[in-house]
Amino acid sequence: MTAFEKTPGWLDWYAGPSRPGFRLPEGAVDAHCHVFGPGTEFPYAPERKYTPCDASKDQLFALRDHLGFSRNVVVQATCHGADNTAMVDALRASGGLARGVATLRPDVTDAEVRELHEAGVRGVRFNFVRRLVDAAPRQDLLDIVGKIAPYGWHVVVYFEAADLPDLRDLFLSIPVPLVIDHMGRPDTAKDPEGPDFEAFLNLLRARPDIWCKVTCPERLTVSGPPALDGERAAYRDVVPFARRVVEEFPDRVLWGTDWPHPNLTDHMPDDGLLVDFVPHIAPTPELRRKLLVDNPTRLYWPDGH
Ligand SMILES: O=C(O)c1cc(C(=O)O)oc(=O)c1
Repeated sequence: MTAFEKTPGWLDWYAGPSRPGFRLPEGAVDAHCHVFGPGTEFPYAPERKYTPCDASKDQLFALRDHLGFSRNVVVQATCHGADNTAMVDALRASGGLARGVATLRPDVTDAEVRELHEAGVRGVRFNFVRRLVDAAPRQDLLDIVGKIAPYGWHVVVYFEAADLPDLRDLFLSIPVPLVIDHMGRPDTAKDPEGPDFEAFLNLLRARPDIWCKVTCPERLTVSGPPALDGERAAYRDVVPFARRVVEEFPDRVLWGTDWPHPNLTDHMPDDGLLVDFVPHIAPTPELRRKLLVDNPTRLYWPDGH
C-alpha cells in the first residue's frame, strides 16, 4: 500500500512530552483522543479534508502511560471518514482500556452497530465543522440516532459557536444524551460572561443529559502562552470559559488531550504541559475527580470495567 503525503504545513505531534506537574488521580480517562492510521495499514479516507501524520494505537497507549491516564476514549477522526477500522483496532488491542466514538453512514446495519458495540464503541459523532466534513442531511443524522439508541449510545457533536443558533433545535430533538466537543468552540477573545457563551451555557441548561468536553485550549486560545518550554499555566485566556462550565456542571464535564491534535497550524503542545491546564479549570480535588474519573467512567464504563 502506498504511503500518504501529509497536508502541507502539517504539525506532527510532540515527541518526548514532559511529565505533568499535576499528578492525575487514579483511574483518570483521556476522554478525547484519536488514532491516525498508520496509513499503510489503515488508509485515510478518500473524502478526507486533510492528510495527517501517522499516530498509531501503540503511540497513543505509550502517551497514556507516560501522562498517567488509565484509559482512553478514542474518537473517530474525520481523516478516516466512516471507516472505523483503525479506531476499532485500537479498542480491541486495549484490553478493555479504551472505548470509542464512531462515524456512521445512514445505511449502517444493525449487525454493524452491534459489532461496533461489542468492540467498545459507545457513541456516534456528528460533525458540523465545514472545514472538516461536507454537510450531512439532517434526516440522515436522525436515522442514525434511531439505529444507535437501542444500544444506549450517545451522540457527540462538533460545531463552532457561530452555528449554534441554527443547530440548537436539531440538538434538542435528538432523544439520546449529547456530548459537546471542545466547549462548542467559543470565541475566547469575547467575554466569558457575555451573550455568546451564555447561549452555549443555556444549551447545557436545557437538558440534564448534555455533557461538555472542556478540551482544546490549544485550539481556542487567542492570547494565552502555549504549553511549551516548561509553561505550566498555558492558555490562560481559555481558563475562565472552561472553569465556568466545570463549576456549573461538575457532573457532566469531560477532559481529554485531543492528541495527536489535528490541524493545529500555530504550534504543537507538549502534552505533559497540557495536562497541567486541568487544575486551573478544576480548582478542587473533588472537581478534578469528577472531571477526570467519575464522569467519563459513568459515561463509558458504567459497569466499572
Ligand atoms: O478542530 C479540528 O481540526 C479537529 C479535527 C478532528 C477530526 O478531524 O476528527 O477532531 C477534532 O477533535 C478536532
